[in-house]
Amino acid sequence: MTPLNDPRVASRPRRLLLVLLVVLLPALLGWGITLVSIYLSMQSRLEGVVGGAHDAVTLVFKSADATASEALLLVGQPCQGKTLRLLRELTTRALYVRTVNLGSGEHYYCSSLYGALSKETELSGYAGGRTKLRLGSQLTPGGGVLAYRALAADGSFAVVGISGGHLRTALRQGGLSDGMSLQIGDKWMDSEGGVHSGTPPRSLLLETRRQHAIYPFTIVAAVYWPAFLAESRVSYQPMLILLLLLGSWAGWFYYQWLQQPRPASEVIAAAAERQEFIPFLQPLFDARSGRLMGAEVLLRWQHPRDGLLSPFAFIEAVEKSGQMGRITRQLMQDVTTALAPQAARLPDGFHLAFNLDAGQLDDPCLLDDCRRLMAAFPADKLVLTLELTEREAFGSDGHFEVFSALQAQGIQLAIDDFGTGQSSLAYLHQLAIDTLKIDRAFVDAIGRDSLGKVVLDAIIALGKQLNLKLVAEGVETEAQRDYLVAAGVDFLQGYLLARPMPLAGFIAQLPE
Ligand SMILES: Nc1nc2c(ncn2[C@@H]2O[C@H](COP(=O)(O)O[C@H]3[C@@H](O)[C@H](n4cnc5c(=O)[nH]c(N)nc54)O[C@@H]3COP(=O)(O)O)[C@@H](O)[C@H]2O)c(=O)[nH]1
Repeated sequence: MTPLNDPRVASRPRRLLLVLLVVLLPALLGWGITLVSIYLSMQSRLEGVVGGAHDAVTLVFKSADATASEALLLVGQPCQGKTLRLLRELTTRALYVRTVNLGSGEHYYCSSLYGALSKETELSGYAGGRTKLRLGSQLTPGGGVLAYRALAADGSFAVVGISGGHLRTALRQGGLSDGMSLQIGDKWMDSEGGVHSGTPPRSLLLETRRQHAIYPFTIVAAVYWPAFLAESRVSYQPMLILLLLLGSWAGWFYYQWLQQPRPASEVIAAAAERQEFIPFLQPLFDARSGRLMGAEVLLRWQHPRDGLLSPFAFIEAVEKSGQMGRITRQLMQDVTTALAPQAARLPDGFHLAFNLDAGQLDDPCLLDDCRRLMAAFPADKLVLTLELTEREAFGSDGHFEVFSALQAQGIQLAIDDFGTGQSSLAYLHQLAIDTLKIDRAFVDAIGRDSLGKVVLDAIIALGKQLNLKLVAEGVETEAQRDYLVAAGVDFLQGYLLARPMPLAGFIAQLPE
């Protein structure tokens, strides 16, 4: 498993969390839509409910008002005989009215229920001087009572009592049982008929009020969260199962998709963006003197989870992704930044080699990238070499032009892994190649494989004939080194002499 085969989301808990979200998403959206639609429908329903309750309570007040006005005509007459009869007639005739009392000063003196009496009465607390809500009396335990008063100019009065049951029915007639209330003065009645001091609790969700233009009462219709959620639950339940099934189906597809590897080009672009591709340098030594003469820049992927990765694990995918140019540019910049300040510690004519794939020859920025790198070093300090593997298809007309332009800038060209491809030897001449890098397989043949050694000897002879510099790579033993030195190879590279190392390590071993 390489980073290129990683699922789109590498962490399993994260994958499961994402899938869970997808499973729940339709259900959550459905619930949200249900809440909004219930809110809107309740909002419009509330207007109607308030209007209905307002009209119904108005009827009660009208009846009380008419009865109290009629009763006021009887005030001052003795509470007996005809007066009492008329008073009782009023209570039976008038809709809603339960009792009518007559009084003057601070006392009732006549009651439709009890006849003549002398009972002190509370004169204050009448909203608009006319009406007030009272807690239930002995006759109406558990329910409130509405008192409606008509006043004569001399201070005498008639008070009509109306059972809270009528008000409760009026409040409930809109079909909204909770949240309806009737405010009169400093008291309010709930939809169960209970009377409370103060004002009904405010609702932050939905609330509508309607105050009567003439009578001193206000209808309040409010929707509170528990009722709202209960209603939404009832409407939503049938949909929930369907939406969960839909979500599970989508979640299954999403899980399959998350399991698939991300496209390699995407992974590589992200890694390049995070600057995870770094240069390693493998020193190159003069074969005869054994002195450090250069270095080959080799790509590594410093992966945050898998550590340092060799190009074999990803180079093919990088080349296919078309992002090799961008990555080589980054390598050139990193090497320049680290090495240019140390130029004085490098030998003159230091060979710095970068690998290129054939596709990069079409990159219009290549020449500028090389120029920029060379300009960062003092003149004659650096010999920049571009290594092209023989296996790559190059040699088109366009490539010849690129080679000429590069060489005009003093940039050298090397054929990498020479001997492993099947290209015509003619292009060595046509392309004015400077260096042949003998493939490791032939170096490995020294002392082991006589046929391989024959090819090695032939490559060395060819290089000398064509006046090319020869680099032997993969030198692992002293016997190989001695043979190559004796055969006249110019430069040696291999684990025997030095392994590829990070930039900092390479700089650390330079002479001061
Ligand atoms: N287009 C680009 N190709 C690149 C770049 N960087 C590297 N490469 C190519 O990837 C291949 C693998 O490279 P790597 O794993 O870095 O191997 C190099 C050396 O580590 C290895 N080597 C050197 N000495 C020895 C040795 O003594 N023994 C041994 N077994 N291996 C050794 O050889 C590789 C160098 O190869 P070469 O480039 O042919 O000189 C490889 O094909 C690289 O070319 C890049 O930036 N761009």
